Amino acid sequence: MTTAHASSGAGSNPPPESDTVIDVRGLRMRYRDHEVLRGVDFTARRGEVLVLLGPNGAGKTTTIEVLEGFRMRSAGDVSVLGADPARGDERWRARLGIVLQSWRDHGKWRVRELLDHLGSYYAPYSTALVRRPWDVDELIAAVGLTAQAHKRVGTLSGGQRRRLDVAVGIVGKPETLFLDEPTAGLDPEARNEFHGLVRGLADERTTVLLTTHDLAEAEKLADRILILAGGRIVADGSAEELSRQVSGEATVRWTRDGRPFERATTEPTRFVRRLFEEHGEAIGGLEVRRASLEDTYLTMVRELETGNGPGERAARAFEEGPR
Ligand SMILES: Nc1ncnc2c1ncn2[C@@H]1O[C@H](COP(=O)(O)OP(=O)(O)OP(=O)(O)O)[C@@H](O)[C@H]1O
Repeated sequence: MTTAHASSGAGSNPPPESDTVIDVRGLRMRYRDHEVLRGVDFTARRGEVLVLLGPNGAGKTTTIEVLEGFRMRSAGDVSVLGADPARGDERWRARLGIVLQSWRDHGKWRVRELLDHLGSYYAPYSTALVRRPWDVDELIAAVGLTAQAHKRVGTLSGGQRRRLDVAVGIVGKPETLFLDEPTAGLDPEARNEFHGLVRGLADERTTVLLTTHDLAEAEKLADRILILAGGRIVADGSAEELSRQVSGEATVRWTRDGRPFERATTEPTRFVRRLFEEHGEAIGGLEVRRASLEDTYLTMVRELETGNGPGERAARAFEEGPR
């Protein structure tokens, strides 16, 4: 195994000028003869929200576990908050927040007691900039568990349990937060509140890396979307950038004199300008639509699986292009 930033030492702070919080290069992971990750590359900056998408079994959890220091990689250079996760010490770990895919423990504890107890571990890692842990009642309110604060963990519903998982993940005011399918089982209101919570954390410069299978959620939350397929990151960008990679065309729809029209164009802005120059006020119901993230994702993954088509070409172009 090679290591990045070997001289920086586990638990050390990244250099002050460095805005890169996660740096992954050539990450490989093999389980016996099954090579799951075949050279994963990406970076994340402070305060960015990255959403990792990919089919079941693509290696998202594996990637996150390597970054958390829970799993030893087979090869590659990985740095999180300036340290190699394989050697991260307690001080380094205190700066991370982790929400695992499933976590079933502490059933007899009451919600507030548990968070208060777990939070106490972080107090020695308080700094002038980051006061740790999070105030327990504020935290409970932020995840929407005030009414359940004195209930036993074992009696919570699935969604309430997931909210608690998130609270456990952030009680130490992490600088980097890893969430593996955090919204699985949450109702739409809880999901929406969770999105607000993540954006709030990012506004306070927390870097967030999360996995989900909910593409609408990815589009809403992500500063950048990463698609992991075939053991590599095959796309990295905003939902709009990804959509452009798969199809350069947008669909423009409008009505004129009550009649509907539709046109596919690579230059929607110029086309719409011309439309108004020619027909002015007669144009109604204007709509410009690029491929949705769902269209883009399905096209990319399908074409990668079959090994042809523009999605495959886009992925290759991405791999070959400048980072
Ligand atoms: N401890 C392990 N030993 C052997 N194989 C494993 C182990 N953990 C994961 N795998 C295999 O590695 C592959 C990637 O698994 P991983 O859980 O990382 O995928 P994922 O993208 O998170 O999937 P999902 O979307 O279903 O959660 C799968 O084929 C899985 O069976």
